[in-house]
Amino acid sequence: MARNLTRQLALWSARVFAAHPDRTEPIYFALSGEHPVYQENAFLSSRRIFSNANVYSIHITTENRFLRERIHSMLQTHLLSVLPGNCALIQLVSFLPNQNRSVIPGFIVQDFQRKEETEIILKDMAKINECLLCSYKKSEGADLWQQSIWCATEGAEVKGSAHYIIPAAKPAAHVSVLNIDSVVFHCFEDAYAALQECKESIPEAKEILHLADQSPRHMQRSNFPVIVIEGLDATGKTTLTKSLQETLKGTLLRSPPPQLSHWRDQFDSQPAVIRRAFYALGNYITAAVIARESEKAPVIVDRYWPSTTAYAIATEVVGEKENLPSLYSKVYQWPTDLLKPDLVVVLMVSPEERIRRLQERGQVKTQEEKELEENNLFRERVDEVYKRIEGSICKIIDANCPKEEVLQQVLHLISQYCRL
Ligand SMILES: Nc1ncnc2c1ncn2[C@@H]1O[C@H](COP(=O)(O)OP(=O)(O)O)[C@@H](O)[C@H]1O
Ligand SMILES: Cc1cn([C@H]2C[C@H](O)[C@@H](COP(=O)(O)OP(=O)(O)O)O2)c(=O)[nH]c1=O
Repeated sequence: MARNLTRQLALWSARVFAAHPDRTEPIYFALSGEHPVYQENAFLSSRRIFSNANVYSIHITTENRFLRERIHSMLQTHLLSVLPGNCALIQLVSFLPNQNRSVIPGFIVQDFQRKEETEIILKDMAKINECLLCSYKKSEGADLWQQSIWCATEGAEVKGSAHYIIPAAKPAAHVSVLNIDSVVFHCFEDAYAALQECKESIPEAKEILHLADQSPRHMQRSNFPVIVIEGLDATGKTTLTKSLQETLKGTLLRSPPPQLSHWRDQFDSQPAVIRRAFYALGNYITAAVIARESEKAPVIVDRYWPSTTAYAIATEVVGEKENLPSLYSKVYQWPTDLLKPDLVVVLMVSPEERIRRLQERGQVKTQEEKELEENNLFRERVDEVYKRIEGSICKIIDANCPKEEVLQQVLHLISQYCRL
């Protein structure tokens, strides 16, 4: 049996499972080797999943983060097309409470017609993708269910794996937070390793790794100040950075740097771990240019590490900003091996003003309008991460005012925090 699978099975019964049958709160359940005491109310939610159907779950156990996301999205498309009618697919994640990187994604399959072919399809699919398949059986008499594990690589049921399903409490930290280390990189080596994991399937990754290899490392800013401008789209970064460049007679840079621009669409459509590693390495490549340019003139940078972190976290975490990693989490700390600017200015505008500016640019997408509510939450999460990064070098300003006023506010901050 593969080593990672043996390890995961050893801890399997300690896992908590979160099923998302619809857009409401997930249903949490856990496993017990002992016959539980049945209480109707406590078991109501698991009845929603397990009664009236043959139920299976499929778990993507590979430890390669890139493959895990790829298999997950591929399985979803494939299952929806090959499973017999009257089957329902429910998103499922399992995790070890409070253990980072313990999240295993997967699905629950409910077969309301109880067809034999469903099990055959699932067993084949689990075998091809080296996934773990579980089946759920009702125990005699009571409204209790048992989970048994089918190990595809072994082609057999794992002996002694049957466990009762018991209700579990909602975890203190949101599940998505347990996976945050996969998308927020704390050093160059972590981001580099993530791209290496996928270089055989995505040849462009080799080119990014090559560019990163060629960039000098551990660079420091030089004589002139380095000022980073941050904020959501349409908050006025381009407008402000141009004015600053003119006023300070500075050099304007952006992250990702121009030599990565033509790969951006390609990496934006990859699994999150790869997309975020691309942006993270982009920062290290930009850092080398910042160091060089700050020998000659002030440097203004349009987006940098705070964007990488804010967008990675806000995309990974779902729902309210309360679900974000806690205030004191390491994810909000500047990586010690990445050039730090003198000042980061985050532009914040009200949602109404931002929409007005987007409309002026002709950029409020129909899809965006349709998902306005989720977009509002996303915007709130991005701004909240910026606030949590805020500290000695990171300042938030109200950018709802006219362009000239925004510029004056920022020049004032520069005079306070930078040596010109
Ligand atoms: N302070 C401001 N007040 C009003 N409109 C602004 C202001 N700053 C920028 N804009 C306008 O808002 C739009 C988005 O600005 P832009 O600088 O392109 O934002 P970003 O680079 O953050 O996406 C542009 O049409 C710009 O002219
Ligand atoms: C720099 C950066 C941008 N992004 C996202 C933020 C934006 O939604 C998107 C486009 O950024 P950008 O090209 O800077 O657009 P704009 O000038 O309109 O702000 O890319 C990341 O997700 N991570 C990053 O590290």
